[in-house]
Amino acid sequence: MSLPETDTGGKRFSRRRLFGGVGAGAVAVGAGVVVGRSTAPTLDTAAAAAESVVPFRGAHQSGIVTPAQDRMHFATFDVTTDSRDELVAMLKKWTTMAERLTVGAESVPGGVVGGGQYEPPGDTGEAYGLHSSNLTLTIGFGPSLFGTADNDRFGIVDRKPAALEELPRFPADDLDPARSGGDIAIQACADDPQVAVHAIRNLARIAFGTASIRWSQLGFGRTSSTSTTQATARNLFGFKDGTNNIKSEDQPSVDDYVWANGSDGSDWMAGGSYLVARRIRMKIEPWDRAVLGEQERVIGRSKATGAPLGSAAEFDTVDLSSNQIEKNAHIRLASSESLGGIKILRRGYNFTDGSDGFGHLDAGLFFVAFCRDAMTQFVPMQQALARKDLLNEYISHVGSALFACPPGVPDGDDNAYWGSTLFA
Ligand SMILES: C=CC1=C(C)c2cc3[nH]c(cc4nc(cc5[nH]c(cc1n2)c(C)c5CCC(=O)O)C(CCC(=O)O)=C4C)c(C)c3C=C
Ligand SMILES: [Fe+2]
Repeated sequence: MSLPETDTGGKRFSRRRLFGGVGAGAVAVGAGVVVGRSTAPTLDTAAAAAESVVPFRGAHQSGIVTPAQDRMHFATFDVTTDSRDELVAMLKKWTTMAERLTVGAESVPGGVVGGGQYEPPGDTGEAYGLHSSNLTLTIGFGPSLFGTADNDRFGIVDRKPAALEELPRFPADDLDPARSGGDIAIQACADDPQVAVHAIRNLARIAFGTASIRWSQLGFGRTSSTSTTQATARNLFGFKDGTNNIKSEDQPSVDDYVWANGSDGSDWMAGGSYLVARRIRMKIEPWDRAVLGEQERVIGRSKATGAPLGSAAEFDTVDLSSNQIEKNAHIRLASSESLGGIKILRRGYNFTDGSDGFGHLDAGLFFVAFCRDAMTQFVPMQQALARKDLLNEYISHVGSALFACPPGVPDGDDNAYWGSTLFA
């Protein structure tokens, strides 16, 4: 693998290796400075450090079937240049930086203090000495990046996949344009929020003059498990969420429902996936006043165990012939059985962004799903839910976006970069 190199004698250093001799509970930052952090893992052993790196390169981008980390910082960008060369140059710089960040290196060699007293530091510094914390960085291209026949600013209008149409407006959508869309998205997931925020901040910083942040969202407490090795976490309604999700170990389902392939119509997307993001506000206060029976009736599962109503255990097969699961219960309407076999990979996070000025929490689910084709998977699923889901009384979709996430940057190919299959 082409690891990023520092400017220290051509040796390969990660941020962790640089500080590998520091004992548990403390991290050396620069000459003579030692700080402790309670929220991040400590630099105790090289083995622990190695375990916290998710490979950046591969056939597919990481951050999709990667076991969902605990935190997310998601940002979308508007491209502010009309120059294809400038856009490609930025994607190349982003790729190099992203690969460095995922191994825990500074965003540029010597970035924090190595530039000396008379330069703004090349790395903002807040992750200096922290683990990479399973950081994954996943890029996606929105429909607007591809332009139109009248304004084909990057010469890619003919390469826009049919699966990348703007999402339709669904019943009861209450979308805020300032929290929707974007030419490019970057999803940063990590087990330390500071690592995820640092990554987005530094990527945004080097995009100056080429792209600027349109909107961003912080997420905590994954609301989906994407691996059988993970326990099911709970969403802000207190229910286990992700029980019946596609799991990365289920290779046939991942191939059928997550990865696009060449025969789907866009060669450059083979090995990629489509990311749907929906900021879903949860009406916490009315929900908290609803009795337990109503809450379970809405979802169709037991709040305590996550078992389908009428069954004993969380992973029991959902029996939709049982009249214990209401006609319009969430899990009935969203099930592949009710939708002619459709499935999606869910990878969302909880959010709370303070309160709304009317005494209500601005909280909810930042819903993220990956699909092989959002038009034939997410869209019919959301259409069914938007029309009839009992959950609709308690939620409101306030942000929306769709992105085509290209395949991964292949191992050993120094010319490849984020999106190189699109701009080839
Ligand atoms: C369009 C897709 C979906 C949206 C939007 C969505 C929003 C949403 N979901 C919950 C809580 C739960 N969802 C659960 C299951 C579930 N949800 C979807 C899809 C969407 N959810 C699917 C495909 C499934 C699986 C259905 C099945 O086959 O059984 C569950 C149950 C546990 C689980 O299986 O994950 C909960 C709980 C909320 C709160 C929400 C919006 C805020
Ligand atoms: Fe759901």
